Amino acid sequence: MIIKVNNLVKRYGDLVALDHLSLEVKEGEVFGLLGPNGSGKTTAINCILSLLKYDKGEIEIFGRPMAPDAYDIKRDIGIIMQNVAVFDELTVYENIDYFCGLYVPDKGERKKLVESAIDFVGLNDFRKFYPKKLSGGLLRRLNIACGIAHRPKLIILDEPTVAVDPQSRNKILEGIERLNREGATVVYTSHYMEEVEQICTRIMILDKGRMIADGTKEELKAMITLGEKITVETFSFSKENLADLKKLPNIVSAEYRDHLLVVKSGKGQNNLETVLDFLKKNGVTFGKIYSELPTLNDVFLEITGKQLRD
Ligand SMILES: Nc1ncnc2c1ncn2[C@@H]1O[C@H](COP(=O)(O)OP(=O)(O)OP(=O)(O)O)[C@@H](O)[C@H]1O
Repeated sequence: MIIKVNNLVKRYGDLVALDHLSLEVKEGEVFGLLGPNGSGKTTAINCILSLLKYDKGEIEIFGRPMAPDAYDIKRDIGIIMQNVAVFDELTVYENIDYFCGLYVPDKGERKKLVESAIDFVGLNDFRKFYPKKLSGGLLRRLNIACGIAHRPKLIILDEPTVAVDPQSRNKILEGIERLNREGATVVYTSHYMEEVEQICTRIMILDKGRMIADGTKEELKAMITLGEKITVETFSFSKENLADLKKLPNIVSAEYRDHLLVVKSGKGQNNLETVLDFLKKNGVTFGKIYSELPTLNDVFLEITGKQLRD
């Protein structure tokens, strides 16, 4: 096991930021911690890394107890936190070299690692730039290069794509997948469900410091009753139509607003057919019609009654 957290409790005064949180991250996983702002993701990461004291619980990394002075464990971890932490007076190259040098004293070996990290995040054209001259996205990439240059076994990234342009965002996500393919275990926190779905092999959903679900994206979606959301653009749908539609088999809910009929169906094969048949039989004319599978937001909504994003 790469990370094992057992019954972690963290309070800030009266606020319980982590409420008996337990989690395990296995070797080779890209483990996603997904939750809305304030759900406790950063607090969990800071406790796991012993950067923050906690009230209760046990944390092991690489099978050993984690502690603030566990330098042998920390050497094998790459940390990329939300706030970019680089030196303004050092260039891109010098920054990466500095952080890599904390773990790799040999200059020759370090040169290769720094070059490879620069290449990895695509900062070749910017190696002599000072951080102040970099855009937000490039700065994030520099932050990542500083965290991964020493080739850690475990890489922890806390919301690395917040306020990042789409090009840098894709580069970052592709990079994480590549690091994982090359052998690193990854922990990734985000409140963007699309990112977590794209790169994570297992996802834990947090709300108010508590785990509300844990599994692969397929397992999480299988936990809820919603199987399919069908949207129909129509200008003529009466209250009677809506009441009749709701009586059909496997319909979880139906709403008609602003010329859009939204039908939520349970799991099953023939939901779209059922809705189409109904529209035809009742002489309802319609424009676009499309069906969507549940998202992780639907999982969050069904379990907590709230949207993942405010
Ligand atoms: N130093 C602190 N003192 C008091 N309360 C705090 C402190 N840090 C965080 N909190 C509170 O603890 C809860 C969890 O915050 P945390 O930053 O861990 O959440 P998060 O999921 O990482 O959110 P975000 O995505 O906004 O960073 C929130 O209610 C937050 O307001």
